[in-house]
Amino acid sequence: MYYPIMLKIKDRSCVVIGGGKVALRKTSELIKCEANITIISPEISLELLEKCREHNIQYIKSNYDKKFLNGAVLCFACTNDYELNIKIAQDAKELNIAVNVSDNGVESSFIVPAIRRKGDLTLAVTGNENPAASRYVADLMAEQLEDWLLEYISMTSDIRKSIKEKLPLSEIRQRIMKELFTEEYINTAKVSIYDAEKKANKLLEKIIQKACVDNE
Ligand SMILES: C[C@@]1(CC(=O)O)c2cc3[nH]c(cc4nc(cc5[nH]c(cc(n2)[C@H]1CCC(=O)O)[C@@](C)(CC(=O)O)[C@@H]5CCC(=O)O)C(CC(=O)O)=C4CCC(=O)O)c(CCC(=O)O)c3CC(=O)O
Ligand SMILES: NC(=O)C1=CN([C@@H]2O[C@H](COP(=O)(O)OP(=O)(O)OC[C@H]3O[C@@H](n4cnc5c(N)ncnc54)[C@H](O)[C@@H]3O)[C@@H](O)[C@H]2O)C=CC1
Repeated sequence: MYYPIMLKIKDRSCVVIGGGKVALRKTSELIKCEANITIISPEISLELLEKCREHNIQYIKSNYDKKFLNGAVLCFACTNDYELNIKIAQDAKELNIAVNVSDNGVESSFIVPAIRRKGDLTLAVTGNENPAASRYVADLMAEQLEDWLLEYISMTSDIRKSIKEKLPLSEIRQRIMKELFTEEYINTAKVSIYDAEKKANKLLEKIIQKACVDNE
């Protein structure tokens, strides 16, 4: 069983070994997360080279060597050499670096799920080492996320931020946030975000007023 987490890797050193199709896919997600990326490969695809130029990625035209892993937090073994990928995994583990091996789930310390980003949401799906299933389900779920729901989520995130500053009592904040995700609010948002926002503001006023009265 895998333990799913969302990593913050902005400005952290991530090393991708290999310069082919799989390296391109892994690198593309790392770029979105603003990681500090280094690619090690004797050859590199044009598309990946283009990304290196666009995104200030360090490309080292070389065969793999353990020294390239120094200081990395994540490492991706994406070469087309099965034995080498296992060696990279062993080196990384010795250095306490989390490693993903693109042709070997067993040697990996983490696997990469199918990722879809929509609005404030990030979906990550794994089919237990069945990537075609992961891709299918991730697409299916992403399609369900309609614009009105994404807008509503963004609005409620703003509300959550503002009440975190204004309301010291966590139980009251919890009550508000739970209420905003009941059928009643969701159904209103589906018809009109404007009405949902008005309704949410009324709820906030009511609860904040009551909290003030109770405090007196
Ligand atoms: C274990 C894992 C390790 C890892 O983390 O890389 C792994 C391993 C392997 N993949 C293989 C093949 C393919 N992988 C894809 C695609 C994706 N693979 C991804 C993840 C993972 N792949 C991890 C498991 C995660 C999970 O199951 O949830 C995705 C989700 C994420 C990403 O890679 O970015 C991305 C979809 C991206 C998206 O749509 O979002 C396709 C389809 C395609 O390329 O079009 C094929 C060809 C079809 C097929 O074989 O199914 C092979 C055999 C290689 C060979 O035969 O040579 C192995 C090795 C093995 O199985 O032992
Ligand atoms: N996890 C996944 O999503 C998938 C994994 N795979 C597996 O991933 C691996 C890579 O696949 P592709 O990117 O399609 O292969 P590819 O052939 O496009 O790229 C392989 C890259 O590895 C580089 N390489 C070879 N020897 C090297 C060395 N000594 N040091 C550094 N780099 C070296 C090559 O120069 C090339 O850039 C394969 O083993 C394949 O079976 C394939 C499809 C999907």
